[in-house]
Amino acid sequence: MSIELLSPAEMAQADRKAIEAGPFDGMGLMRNAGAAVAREVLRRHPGAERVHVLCGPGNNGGDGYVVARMLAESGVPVSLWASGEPRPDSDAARAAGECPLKPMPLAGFSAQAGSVIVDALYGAGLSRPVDGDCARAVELVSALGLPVVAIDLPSGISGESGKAMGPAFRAGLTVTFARKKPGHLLMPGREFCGEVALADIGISDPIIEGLGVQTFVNCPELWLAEFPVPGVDTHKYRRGHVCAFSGGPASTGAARLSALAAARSGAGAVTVLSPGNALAVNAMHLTSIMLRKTDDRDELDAFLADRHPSAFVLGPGFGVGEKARAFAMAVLASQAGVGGLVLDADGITSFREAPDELFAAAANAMPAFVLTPHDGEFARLFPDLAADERLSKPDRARQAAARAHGVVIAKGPDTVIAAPDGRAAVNPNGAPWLATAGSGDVLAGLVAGLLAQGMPAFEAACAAVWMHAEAGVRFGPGLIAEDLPRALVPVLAELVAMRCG
Ligand SMILES: NC(=O)C1=CN([C@@H]2O[C@H](COP(=O)(O)OP(=O)(O)OC[C@H]3O[C@@H](n4cnc5c(N)ncnc54)[C@H](OP(=O)(O)O)[C@@H]3O)[C@@H](O)[C@H]2O)[C@@H](O)CC1
Ligand SMILES: [K+]
Repeated sequence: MSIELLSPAEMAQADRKAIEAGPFDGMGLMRNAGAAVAREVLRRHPGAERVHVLCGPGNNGGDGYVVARMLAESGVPVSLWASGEPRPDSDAARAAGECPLKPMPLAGFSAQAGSVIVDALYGAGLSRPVDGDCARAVELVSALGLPVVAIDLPSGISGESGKAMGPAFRAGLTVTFARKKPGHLLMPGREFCGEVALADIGISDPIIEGLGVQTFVNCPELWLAEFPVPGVDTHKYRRGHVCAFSGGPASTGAARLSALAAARSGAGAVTVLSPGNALAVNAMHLTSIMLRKTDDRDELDAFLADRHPSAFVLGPGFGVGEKARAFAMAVLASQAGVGGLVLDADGITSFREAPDELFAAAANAMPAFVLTPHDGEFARLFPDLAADERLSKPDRARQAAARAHGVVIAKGPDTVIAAPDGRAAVNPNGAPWLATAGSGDVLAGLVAGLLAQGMPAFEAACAAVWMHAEAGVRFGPGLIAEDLPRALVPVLAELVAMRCG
């Protein structure tokens, strides 16, 4: 698998293990890294009038010296600038020694239109905000609008969290090594990196596999093996029965969007559970989806005992308050074989005063529990984690999942899915078109649909997030939530083909 996301510490460990295992020593890895970057610069910018290579004092700078040497050997006009001397006897110092160009002090950096910048100031070792000469270089390059190729990471962007630590280069291309880092996918890092190219520098797959990495790119490889494909002998209830709780007469649409998405995901049967006073409104808009009056706990319990549903969506358009809390607790307490509860929107907000009550119920529950908060909802349930600026988004979601005893889908342009066991996945294919009313209701329904078909909760959440984003990206401008269930069809068809192929 090449879907692991390595933290800077894990990457340093991979470097060490690769050096121990051979055949490359640190210098060999650095030469491979520099060669990969030089190749990309030549390929992408064949007409560059001059390449300015900006080197920092660490190994990122070391890669830069290799790039400068190789480009100069290829006949490219190169200017070399350094922010400081590499540590004596380091690989970076050796790379500088092999480079025939004499670096100029970064304090005097200037460049002209037609030039390309190679950013080798800081990579995995960024330890504080970029300032001084480096910050001035970032400003100048940005003012001139010069194309930037970043080595490993754009200087100023944290590889761990994707946060911009002060000024940062905006790269058109970032060349990274062995595996991507979380900062390549997390915002705003994803935007600062531009396209990310992955280069093999001689760190083998078994070395990465031995690291015990817990953070992944959310892509089909992560969950396809668990993706439900019905057998030929199935019947509708074996494909799972999803229920979506509807709000009152003026807010029924959200539950129907969830219901429709659950149906599209492959659930065999879907029921909207509606207050009596909203039955008529719901009935007017439902065809294949069933409808049942559910006004109170007794009616819900009767339904549970009577129909043995497999998964629930609670929250979209439901209203905040005691009824949401009671219904969520009833589903979590159910011993009737319910496979999962997806708590979204108003369902989440209803527990703002008493999140621990909810988490305690989830800890003892048979149904899998999935929470789908956007940032505001996340802060209502986990105010301390939301306020902790030191946490990356995956670490925040991981801690929330452990506390909630459920899978957390922390939504946003860089949605993160985390499980109580510490696994986290960062979604790479989010698109601005998905930021539209009702989009979250569709996502909640999709998760429930996959849970109902027996997919484990973390994998179901990851698959739903990816499919939702993929459908949105393919549809593109003009997308409204009503389009999403239909837009899922070609995505589903491809997944089923991949799964069966
Ligand atoms: N064999 C290997 O390991 C391989 C590694 N590879 C490459 O190495 C890179 C990682 O190298 P690295 O660990 O030396 O870190 P790097 O990013 O160069 O920075 C560290 C230096 O910068 C300094 N510094 C940090 N922030 C600063 C700031 N804001 N302002 C000023 N100074 C700042 C920091 O100072 P300190 O924090 O120690 O005070 C230290 O001196 C990695 O990204 C990849 O490109 C590849 O060649 C493959 C083989
Ligand atoms: K860099």
